[in-house]
Amino acid sequence: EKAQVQFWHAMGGTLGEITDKFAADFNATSDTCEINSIYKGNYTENMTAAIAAFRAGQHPHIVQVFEVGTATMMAAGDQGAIYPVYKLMEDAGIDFDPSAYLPAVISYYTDTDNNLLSLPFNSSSPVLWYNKTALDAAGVDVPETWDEVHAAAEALKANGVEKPFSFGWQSWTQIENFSAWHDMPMATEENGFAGLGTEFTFNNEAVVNHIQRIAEMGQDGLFGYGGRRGDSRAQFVNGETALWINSSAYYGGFKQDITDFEFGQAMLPVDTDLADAPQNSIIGGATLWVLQGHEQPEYTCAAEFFQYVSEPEQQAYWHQNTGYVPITTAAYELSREQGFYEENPGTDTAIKQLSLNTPTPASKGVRFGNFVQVRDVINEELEAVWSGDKTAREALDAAVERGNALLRKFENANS
Ligand SMILES: O=P(O)(O)OC[C@H](O)CO
Repeated sequence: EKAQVQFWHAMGGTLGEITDKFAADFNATSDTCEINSIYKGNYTENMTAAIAAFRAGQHPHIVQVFEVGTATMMAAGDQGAIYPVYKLMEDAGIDFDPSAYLPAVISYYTDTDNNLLSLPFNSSSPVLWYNKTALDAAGVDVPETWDEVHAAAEALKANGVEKPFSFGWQSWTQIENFSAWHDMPMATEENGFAGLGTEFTFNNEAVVNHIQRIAEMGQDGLFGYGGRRGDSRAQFVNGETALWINSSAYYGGFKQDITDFEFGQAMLPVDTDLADAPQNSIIGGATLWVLQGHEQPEYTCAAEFFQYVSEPEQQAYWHQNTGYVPITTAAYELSREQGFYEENPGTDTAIKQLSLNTPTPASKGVRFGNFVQVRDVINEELEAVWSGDKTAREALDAAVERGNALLRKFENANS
């Protein structure tokens, strides 16, 4: 009988189809092992389900966790709940070379000894999605600065585009990446990488001004808020919105769903009051964590599956069909050799942004305890700005205060 491995993921639509295909293709190559790929809802739902299942002793072997949950999973690892990936591979006798992975990706998921804890699978970065047809009709170029975003939104509005500008995952795109892109920390202690004592500082003038500018665009009908995750995707697909900042991983779905206009992706806009040129963006998406408490043959199976999905062929396929970045240098090279970027201009935007400059302490990423809850707080406070109930200053001060309380709670529980 084959070793059975449960793999809980949060990939819906096109992404889910490819994830399930990987499991099926891998299963077809193995006489000893079977991966059961199961969709468990969005990132938060999947993570919550896995934690509840762990408490009940009914947990899967592999769980996909978004980057926001990294500190929480690491803390769970300190309590013995996690089987670190470097150890999993070692115990399964699989030669695993972390240097094959892109530094911008892997540095997010290593411990202080540089050991890889979870497997990078779907890493993304936010990009500026644009409706080329609508921009051409309004007579404007793809904006490169925030002033140009504003001007383009005005031109689009005048040309009948209802909510010219929008975005999703607002903490990730408008605070975390906005800060990294301009080489500004959003918290002390190297954005949490250097210690649990980290405190948020994203109520600084630069971020306050940025959020206030978007609020004013909203009042002028230039920005239309559409929800916390990917909810505003529909606005872009149906043409109501022509400039949309969200994950590079919308590419696969857009290719299928957008038929009546030309779309593209470009680098995130720069705030020229803060920097002449961008620093680098930071990743999002998710990694695969392995949970303790199962049998060795099943773990060997999980390790073989990890090896399989990391191979250049699978990685290049995943990257080219989803918009997630290639997580290994070999997959990036393969995509280049295959002529993918030449044939599909803009599809290397996320990876170029991530590797634009050597990451600094302010731009290498963020690692915060209780960050799933902190993201909810930030969402609530920003929504109060978009609805006109709070100024950017009031909302960001409140978000920092409430966020810091959650950080202290995490620090106390884990030190
Ligand atoms: O849509 P994804 O998978 O790129 O994830 C976006 C954000 O990073 C989630 O926190």
